[in-house]
Amino acid sequence: MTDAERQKQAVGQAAAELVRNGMVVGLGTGSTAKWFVEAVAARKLDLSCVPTSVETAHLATRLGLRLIEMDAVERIDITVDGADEIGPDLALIKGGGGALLREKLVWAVSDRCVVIADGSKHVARLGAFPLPIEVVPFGHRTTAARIRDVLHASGIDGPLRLRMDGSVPRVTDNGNLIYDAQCGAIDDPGTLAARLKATTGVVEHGIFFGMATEGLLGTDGEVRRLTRSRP
Ligand SMILES: O=C(CO)[C@H](O)[C@H](O)COP(=O)(O)O
Repeated sequence: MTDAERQKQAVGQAAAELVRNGMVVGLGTGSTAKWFVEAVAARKLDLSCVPTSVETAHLATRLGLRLIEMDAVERIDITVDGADEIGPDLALIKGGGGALLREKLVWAVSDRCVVIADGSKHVARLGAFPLPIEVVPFGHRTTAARIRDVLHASGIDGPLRLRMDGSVPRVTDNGNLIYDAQCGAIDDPGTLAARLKATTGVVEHGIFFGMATEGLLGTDGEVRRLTRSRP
């Protein structure tokens, strides 16, 4: 196992210890969240779980976790999920795995949102990882043109690429498409998030700003707890 994988395992297991019997739990998506799902299933607690993707739903079902519909709950006690970048004040880029929309819907109703990651994901400034933006398929090229304008207005000139699966566009669990924006550096994630959200045709973007309540970061030999300085 690589060092990074060991760190993912450690943070997944540490996060599983935060879960209590009877809780409603949001299950994240990706290779780090997978460690959490496995560790929480191994605890054999009585839980109701809301998965953030079809992939995670399959994994959780295979491991014997009880799934419930998102609309069957008003609040989720705790959600644990990975990230592609963790910046200052727990601002995140998510969606590398394409599950950003369901992830954000689940995070939005969670009392506790715990982001887990190996140490390589911790950055001084967001933006090296391409920012995923989910758009409706109808007229997506015209939406992409509006996204480019928004990025330019934020001083970002990097390429914007339609995510592909080989020769065809990648379709999300929600039937949408994803554009990845090479931002380089995102100086003001809150403003960019608001501008993207207001763009016609954009369903959601991968900036998770002010959403994570805490983080668990893998380092060599220990799990470091990250907190937010602003509420
Ligand atoms: O946001 C995500 C999926 O949409 C993932 O949490 C993110 O891509 C991190 O994945 P991994 O743990 O495999 O590095």
